[in-house]
Amino acid sequence: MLNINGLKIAREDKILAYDLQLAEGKILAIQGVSGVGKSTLLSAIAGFVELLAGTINWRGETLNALSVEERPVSYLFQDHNLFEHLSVMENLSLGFSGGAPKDDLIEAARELKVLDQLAKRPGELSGGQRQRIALIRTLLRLQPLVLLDEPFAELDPKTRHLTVNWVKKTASAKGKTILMVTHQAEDAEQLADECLVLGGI
Ligand SMILES: Nc1ncnc2c1ncn2[C@@H]1O[C@H](COP(=O)(O)OP(=O)(O)OP(=O)(O)O)[C@@H](O)[C@H]1O
Repeated sequence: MLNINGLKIAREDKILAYDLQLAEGKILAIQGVSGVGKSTLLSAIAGFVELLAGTINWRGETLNALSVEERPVSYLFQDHNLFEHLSVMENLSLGFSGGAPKDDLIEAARELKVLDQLAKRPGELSGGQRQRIALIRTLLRLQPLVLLDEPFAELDPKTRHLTVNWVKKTASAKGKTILMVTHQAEDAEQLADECLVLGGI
């Protein structure tokens, strides 16, 4: 269970407040107008944001005092966080303690139609290809709690459908708990078990 209780964060002239519970293995879609604080919530769970109040609990233990590296979190940022000086395959292999699961990474790249891109640099890829590479790395890391910020924003409808189905299948096979920011009601409907609309509907 992820349990966020009385969380308060100061942003510019306002205070953002969050309360939510999400059972393990579930997928939550987070929606709401631009600037309402969707990305801030993910950043706070990942440990990048100073909290005014509240607790973030995972499996009954508070994450508040843990550093970013210590948290059980794999985070896909809006800008894909790929390193330009590394090949796509090297980027995929980052962040796996105990060695990257090369076969799984390659199988995922094949399923998401980016197998031909692995020897290139991220800068040589299209936005949608970069997005799929970052998504593969984020989902296949060992951390159980996965945070996705607009993971399908740059994909055409057909690729989006393929990728949404891959996330659904992979999350279920690996028992991931996912919080996903999306502006697309369709993604929420296809993928999410629950939906949280920040700032009201
Ligand atoms: N690093 C930061 N420092 C201070 N204020 C910030 C920071 N990042 C975002 N903000 C502000 O916090 C508020 C929430 O921003 P956030 O990015 O969480 O919104 P969002 O709902 O994800 O928006 P979008 O849909 O446009 O991505 C906004 O008013 C924004 O200007």
